[in-house]
Amino acid sequence: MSQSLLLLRNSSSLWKKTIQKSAYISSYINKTNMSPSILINYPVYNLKSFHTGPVTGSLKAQPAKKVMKTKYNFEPAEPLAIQDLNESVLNAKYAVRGSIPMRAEELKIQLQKDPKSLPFDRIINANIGNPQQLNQKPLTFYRQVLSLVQYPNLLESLEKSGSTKEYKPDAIKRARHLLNAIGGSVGAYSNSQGVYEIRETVADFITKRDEDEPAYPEDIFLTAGASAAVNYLLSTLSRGHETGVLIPIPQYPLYTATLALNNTHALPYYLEEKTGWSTNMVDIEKVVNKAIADGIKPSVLVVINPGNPTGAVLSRESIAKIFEIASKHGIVVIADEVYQENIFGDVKFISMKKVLRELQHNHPGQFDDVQLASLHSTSKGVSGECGQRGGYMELTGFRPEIRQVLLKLASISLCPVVTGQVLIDLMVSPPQKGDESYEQDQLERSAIHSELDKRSQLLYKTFKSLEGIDCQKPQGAMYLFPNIQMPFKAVQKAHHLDMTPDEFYCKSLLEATGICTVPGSGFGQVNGTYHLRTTFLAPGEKWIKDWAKFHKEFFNKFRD
Ligand SMILES: Cc1ncc(COP(=O)(O)O)c(C=O)c1O
Repeated sequence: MSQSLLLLRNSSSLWKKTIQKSAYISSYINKTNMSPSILINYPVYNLKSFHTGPVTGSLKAQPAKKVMKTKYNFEPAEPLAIQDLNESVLNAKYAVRGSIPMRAEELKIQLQKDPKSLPFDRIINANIGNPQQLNQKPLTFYRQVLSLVQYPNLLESLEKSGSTKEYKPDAIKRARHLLNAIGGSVGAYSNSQGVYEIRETVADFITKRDEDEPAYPEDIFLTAGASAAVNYLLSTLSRGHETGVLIPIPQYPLYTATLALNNTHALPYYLEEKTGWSTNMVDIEKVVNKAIADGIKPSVLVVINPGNPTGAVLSRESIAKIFEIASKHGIVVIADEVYQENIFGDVKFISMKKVLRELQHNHPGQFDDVQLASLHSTSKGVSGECGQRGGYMELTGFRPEIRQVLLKLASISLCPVVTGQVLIDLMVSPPQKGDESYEQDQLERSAIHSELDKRSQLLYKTFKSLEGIDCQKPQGAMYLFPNIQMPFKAVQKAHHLDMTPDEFYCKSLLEATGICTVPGSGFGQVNGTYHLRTTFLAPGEKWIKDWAKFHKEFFNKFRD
């Protein structure tokens, strides 16, 4: 007879009880007054081992005398140790939520308990591109449509009663269209590649964006944010130590972390800081050739455009050069274009897909076999809907059997979040001229965009005015990546504290001002240089002044 072990723990004591039959469990529940809800997730017939956390609410463990006792004569095994875990998971690093943000969380709790205990009254999370955490308002049209697809009863009653101040007719029509396309409920799984009609909307958007270079719904995979797409692509294209993936340095650490998870080499190519973090093709060729000489197949080249953390935007010529290398060596290109809407001044974003099509037109045969995966997301731009996990990838030039493998991988996760898919539809097809919501939507979009533009300039100018900081002019994305020429005494102090100098600066900044940033070492930087990444999403200007004051004091303290 199979025996099941039930462990009940409360704050004062621990009982181990043996349960021999499922029927026994019900009688046990009755006899002990134990809340059955605790067992809901553990079907009785499956119950092999069951362990609760501290007992809360109505669950009261009863005296041991009511339970059958069995004597066991084995030594209980110890719980897992860290070395029992998957080494690849242990090796993965993700600085955006690393030691400085963790310290910021501790300080946040301290402030809640004792608001006067620190020299500031709030934490400013400049460590992550998470606009709505920093009070960016969601776009009204998005939330109107989302609320209606979430609650079809409201949609039906609005369809009967007509539009209201809150819901304009185009929001109602759009919600009905999407709900029909989805099949009636956002609570149901969709197709693993994403709802076909939404993929059609995405394809139309790409076609327009790329000046009539056609895109097709069959090439679009809707994903749970761009991160899921990166995951699918790198898991599929990595063959362990046989393969390498070219990544820009500095880079968004999702890439190095995913490569670590897949046990695959990261092949860094360095962006050139002094030329505005430009991409150096000679360096890329060298990295490719060295990898081949070392017996590593360079299988993928990652391009982040606009760059995170650099904010640099690639020119058409640079993109063309990247495809030259990709075509010559059969390297898949991942174009991470999640910041394509975050462009400042007179800079223009050109998609990699568009340049690839131009090359294919102009040089028949030379670029036909280039494989490109382009990514986009609802997390950035003026949408800022990071928590809703909307994204897509467009595949160009992949053989059908490879797309099938990617589809299989996507289907293991069943489907991308359906409300995230709805948001993708809204992002790529916002209200148009003549639609009732158009004007308000445009006002909201341009307010967010110009506010970000203004603040990026203010932060940039502040950095440029400070001793020992150099910073490239922001062209796009949501970040600045200033170079801090750390005074020697500060470097020594950091080493004494067993920190990297950039980590020491970020920690000192956090503890003096509440501004949470990420040390450049989390993104990669040339040895001996020190950077940090900050977003310019936090509203207001006071935090920028606080930073300048901190920086002057830091340099006064450690100046050589
Ligand atoms: C360059 C880049 N790619 C991908 C992502 C992940 O975006 P998502 O929220 O869509 O997964 C981010 C997030 O900050 C990013 O900066």
